[in-house]
Amino acid sequence: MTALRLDNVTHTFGERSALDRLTLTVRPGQVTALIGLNGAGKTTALRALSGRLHPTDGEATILGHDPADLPFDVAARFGHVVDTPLVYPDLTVTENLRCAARLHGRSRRAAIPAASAAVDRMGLEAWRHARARTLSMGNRQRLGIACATFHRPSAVILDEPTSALDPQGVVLVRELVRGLADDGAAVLVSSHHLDEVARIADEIVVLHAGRDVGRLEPGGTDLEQRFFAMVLDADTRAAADAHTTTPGGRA
Ligand SMILES: Nc1ncnc2c1ncn2[C@@H]1O[C@H](COP(=O)(O)OP(=O)(O)OP(=O)(O)O)[C@@H](O)[C@H]1O
Repeated sequence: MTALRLDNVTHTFGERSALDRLTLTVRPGQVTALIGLNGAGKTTALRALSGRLHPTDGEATILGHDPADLPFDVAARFGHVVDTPLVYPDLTVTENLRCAARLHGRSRRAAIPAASAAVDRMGLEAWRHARARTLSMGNRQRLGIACATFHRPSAVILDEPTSALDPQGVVLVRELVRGLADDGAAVLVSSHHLDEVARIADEIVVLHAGRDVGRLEPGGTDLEQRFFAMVLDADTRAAADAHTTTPGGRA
């Protein structure tokens, strides 16, 4: 069963193509990483898959449903952080986590220890009474990820989950992501950090200029070199295609 799926998804912003016929599937228990240069289309793909953007063409599904119209019981099995962490700025760290617990069906009494455990799990002990709006970017990112994954969802989308994190936060998120997948979740993450994704991903999809240009073997060596070779090859092929389709460009 495919838990997360993009099927031939294309998206354009005016004249600008952001995604070009992208097809991607993530199965339960699998971590897939989307990597690519700035502007490659990673966030657009994750926004299309999380229902935050309606693609120009193609189809996205979460656990078999349209992301923009998830039935309640399916939405309850989905967690995501795309664009900005979804936290209430005027609530404290603990209050945000209790809120997440309550939204996912915990009783008022059960939410208290559950939130406290999440604070410890994400290394937020020193900030448990701080309002979310006063947190550093990295701590807000930790809190957003904790809230989005509080309910151990079956399908998870995280856009650059370690972008603002210190080395301790990177390790915490790595363990969280692997733990979710080991419990059977399908996880899709985007990142620029090849070494980091190599540690957590089962599959690495290289996106370039909105297109899937290949896969990198997470266990392989010279990941960076292979990434750049793939990108260069895609550019060379695109330039050759443009040459043959331009009037007067044919040999
Ligand atoms: N709201 C928007 N309006 C117009 N163009 C956009 C918009 N959002 C993204 N784009 C364009 O779509 C393309 C893909 O952007 P996207 O944000 O998906 O890339 P990305 O791979 O996530 O980049 P980064 O690594 O820098 O976050 C880029 O050319 C970008 O300029």
